[in-house]
Amino acid sequence: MITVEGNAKINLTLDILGKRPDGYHEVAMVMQSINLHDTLTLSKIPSGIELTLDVPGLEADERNLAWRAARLLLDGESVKGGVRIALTKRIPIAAGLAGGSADAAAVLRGVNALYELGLTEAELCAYGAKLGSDIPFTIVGGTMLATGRGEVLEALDPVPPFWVVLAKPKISVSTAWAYKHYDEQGAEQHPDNAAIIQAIAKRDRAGIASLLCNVLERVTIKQYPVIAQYKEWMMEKGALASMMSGSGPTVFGLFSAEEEARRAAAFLEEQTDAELFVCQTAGANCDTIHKR
Ligand SMILES: C[C@@](CO)(OP(=O)(O)O)[C@H](O)COP(=O)(O)OP(=O)(O)OC[C@H]1O[C@@H](n2ccc(N)nc2=O)[C@H](O)[C@@H]1O
Ligand SMILES: Nc1ncnc2c1ncn2[C@@H]1O[C@H](COP(=O)(O)OP(=O)(O)O)[C@@H](O)[C@H]1O
Repeated sequence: MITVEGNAKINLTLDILGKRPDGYHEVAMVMQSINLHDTLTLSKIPSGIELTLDVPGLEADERNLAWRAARLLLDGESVKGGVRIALTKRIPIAAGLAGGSADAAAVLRGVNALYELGLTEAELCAYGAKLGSDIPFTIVGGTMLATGRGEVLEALDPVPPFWVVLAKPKISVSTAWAYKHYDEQGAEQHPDNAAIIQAIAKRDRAGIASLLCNVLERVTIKQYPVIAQYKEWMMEKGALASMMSGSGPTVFGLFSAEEEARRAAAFLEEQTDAELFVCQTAGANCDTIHKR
């Protein structure tokens, strides 16, 4: 039996450079893992895929990214055997935190270990990219510049550690919807990725905080103005910076101290009906598989 944790992510930046012939958007984003995670327990079965889940509202069949990742890898590597997956979900769904991608990534890493397939991280990423643009990042984790449609990764220096407060309003945003509306609305301001990469290398927390920028934020805020209010509250309560993650609607705040982060989360919990999490930035995934 193998237990794998799939970490969520936040986007420190998200830029859209244009639309591609395949319908996807060319992006340039600084992605950061956080230690809010789903937990997946994998064990061998003679054949097929058995998935169990501990939350309502998510299918436990071939529509689930965890299931699809298992099928893809078992078939792709001609594995004689199947897998039972027990998924404990903590990452909110359709929240801009790549929860589904994190589950798929954990299954790819877990099946590779369970069946001793010996695939490299790059080979797992190639499988992951077939299922979703964010999956390669969730396989590798840490701090990365993601380009292409999000699947081309360049490792950056790890960020200096931050406490992260996540506020997920009771709204779900579809990624495809956000990109489509971006095409109609465009951006007022683009991130300066070169500058934030330099600030990360210098471990300059204030610099990093001042350079957060996500071109999808305006699109989602237009539809759900409450996101702007959440950002204001994060800042009032001492965040170094606050922004929407990915296509939203989750708002994150970066804090230097745990106490401040917990105070801000408690305030937002009182003021709103959002789901609140206090977590931390996380490093690369390499050693998060536990064998029993
Ligand atoms: C916006 C981001 C930022 O990290 O994250 P989320 O908000 O989903 O977490 C990602 O680009 C999301 O990646 P992911 O969720 O894996 O997207 P995919 O499954 O590959 O694509 C879903 C849909 O989003 C659109 N899409 C996605 C990625 C991209 N570079 N261009 C696109 O236009 C396409 O309409 C596609 O059909
Ligand atoms: N294991 C999974 N966890 C979450 N969502 C999943 C999963 N499998 C499939 N999905 C589908 O993927 C969509 C995007 O989910 P998610 O990855 O949580 O959001 P986001 O792309 O905003 O980060 C959901 O609407 C859901 O229907």
